[in-house]
This record gives sequence, C-alpha cells and structure tokens, in this order.
Amino acid sequence: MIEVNHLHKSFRMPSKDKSRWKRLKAWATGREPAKDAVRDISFTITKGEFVGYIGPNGAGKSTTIKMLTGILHPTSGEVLIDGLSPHKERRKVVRRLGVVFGQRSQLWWDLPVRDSFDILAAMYRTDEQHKKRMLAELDDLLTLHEFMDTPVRKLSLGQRMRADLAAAMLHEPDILFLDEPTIGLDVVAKRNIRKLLASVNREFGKTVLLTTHDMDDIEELCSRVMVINHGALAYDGTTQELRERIGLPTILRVTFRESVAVPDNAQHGFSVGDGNGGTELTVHFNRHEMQAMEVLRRLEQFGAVVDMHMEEPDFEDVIHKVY
Ligand SMILES: Nc1ncnc2c1ncn2[C@@H]1O[C@H](COP(=O)(O)OP(=O)(O)OP(=O)(O)O)[C@@H](O)[C@H]1O
Repeated sequence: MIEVNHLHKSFRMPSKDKSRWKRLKAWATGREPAKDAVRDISFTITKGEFVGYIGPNGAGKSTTIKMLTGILHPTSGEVLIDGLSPHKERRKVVRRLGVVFGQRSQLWWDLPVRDSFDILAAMYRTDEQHKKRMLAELDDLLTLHEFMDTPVRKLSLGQRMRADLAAAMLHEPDILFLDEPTIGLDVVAKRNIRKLLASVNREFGKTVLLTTHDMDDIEELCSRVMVINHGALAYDGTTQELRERIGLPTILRVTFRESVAVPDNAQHGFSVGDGNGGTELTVHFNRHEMQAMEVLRRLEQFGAVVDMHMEEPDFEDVIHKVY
C-alpha cells in the first residue's frame, strides 16, 4: 500500500541577482527564491490497483515518483510504502519497488541482457535457484530467451522495454513505478507492452503507478487516474469519469476540390470551424457520438473531398478541461 500525506517539495532556485555578492548572500542565508514542484498532495493506492499519474511537462510527476522511491526527500509531508518511509528506510523500501524509466534503461548497455540480470540479482542478494525460477517465470511472460545473449545496445526499443520490465521485477517487488514505458514505441510494440503490463497487474498481482503522456495507455490500462498540474492534484478518480469530463471534440481538417459553404447546423453531428467558404474546412465532432467516416460521408454532400487529416484534442487541453 502507498500512502502519501500532504506531500510538498520545493526547490531552492539560484538567485538571479546580477551581483555575485548578493547571490552568495542569498545562498548563504537560505533566502534564494523557492519553486514549489509538488504542493500538498495526498492519496492512497491499495494493493493491486493500476493507477495512471498524468500531467503536462513540468507538472511534478517525476518529483513525486522520486519522493516515493526515496531519491528525493520531501520538504514536508510524508510517504509510506507498506508503512515504511522511503527516505528513512530506503533499503527495505527499494526491495518492495520496481522502477522502469522508458527514457533510460537500468541495464548495462554493452553487456548481454543475461549479464545485467546476473548483476541485478547479485545486488539484491537473490540466490541462484530463486533467480532461475524468477527468470523462467519472466521468460514465460516477456519471451526473454529471444534476446538473452544480445547486448542491450542492440535490442529494439520494444525488446529493451521487455528486458527493463524483467529487470524491475527480478527481485519480486509488490509495487511497480513505470515512467513512460511506451515512449517511442510503434503501434504494435505499444500494444504488446500494454498487454504485458495488464498481465503484470492481473496475473502477478503487482500494484502499478504509471506515468505517461499517452492517453491510450491510461484508457486501456488504468482503472484510476490522478492528474497533477502545477504541482497540485487536479483530479483523482476513475478513467470513465475522466473521459466523460473531458468530452473535448476531435478535429477533422478536410480539403475539398472546390470551395464549399457548409451551414453550421446541429443536425450535422459536427460543428463547422475555420475555413468555411474556402477549400480547407475544419470541423469538430465527438468521437464517442459519431465515427470520422460518418462525418466525412456527411461532408461529401457539400463537395468532393480530396484529403483529410484528423487531430485528437491536445493533451494539455484535456488536462485543463479536467479542472
Ligand atoms: N532538481 C531540481 N531543481 C530545481 N527545480 C526542479 C528540479 N527538479 C524538478 N524541478 C522543477 O520542478 C517542476 C516539476 O518537475 P518534474 O520533473 O517533477 O515534472 P514532470 O511532471 O515529471 O515533467 P515531465 O513530464 O516533463 O517529465 C519543474 O518546474 C522543474 O523545472
């Protein structure tokens, strides 16, 4: 179980004063300006939950995760992992945690995957038999044998993510922190990783906290989502309720062979945006109510369509809408 109570983190920022003396004085007296990266966050995650932790760049996600793992000390407030404080009892806590960073691997770049696992097993003092049993279980789940003897630098991104996931689970932690595990993957690899993450949660019973900028990750995997913005928790609830709250329209940009004039009519099922009267028209529609093909079919009554381009609402707009 993860308990977070009134968590706060502020960073002291170097003074911008031009005078070196004043900058030194600000540093020595602790009067440098402070930046609040995480502001009074509280939540509880119970065993077996799969929770999304989302927010725009700079919102405070990594800072929170770093406090949960004991890398950073909170300025105030408290984190408890199974009743233990990560920064006071770091050794005990890290045994219960597995962490995957999509942007950087915790494996040794030039070594075969197998050697990285050996090093990690030694670091966690996992005995040989236990390691073999765990690797066999993880191989069943993640098909590791395909690349066990390949140096990490030669793995595809999807394979590297599978190897990193195995590395994070080798010491059998109950809790996984996944920081953008699908970043950079193509559609097929993303789908595979999502399937694996779902099994890790359902079959292995791991509690998962997932940070991502990919709304599909959230929609497919998480029963609960927390949104953080400017360091504060803006939403904590089910994905279903979040989806309903979002309700932002999808944008369709359509190019017609000739200029069109489309009357803005609620009966269309879409609303007309920029470009009416010209050849490039923007329309907005709700994907939950109507499919893009149906919108196109209706638009074709007004002229021949030669090209189209669909855009989902911007992630940050979605988050703003959540407030
Ligand atoms: N060591 C640090 N010193 C000063 N400021 C920091 C430090 N680490 C983070 N910050 C600031 O705290 C705020 C929150 O940063 P954080 O990395 O937690 O955001 P994030 O939500 O993880 O963003 P991203 O999605 O871009 O990874 C940002 O304004 C960042 O500049």
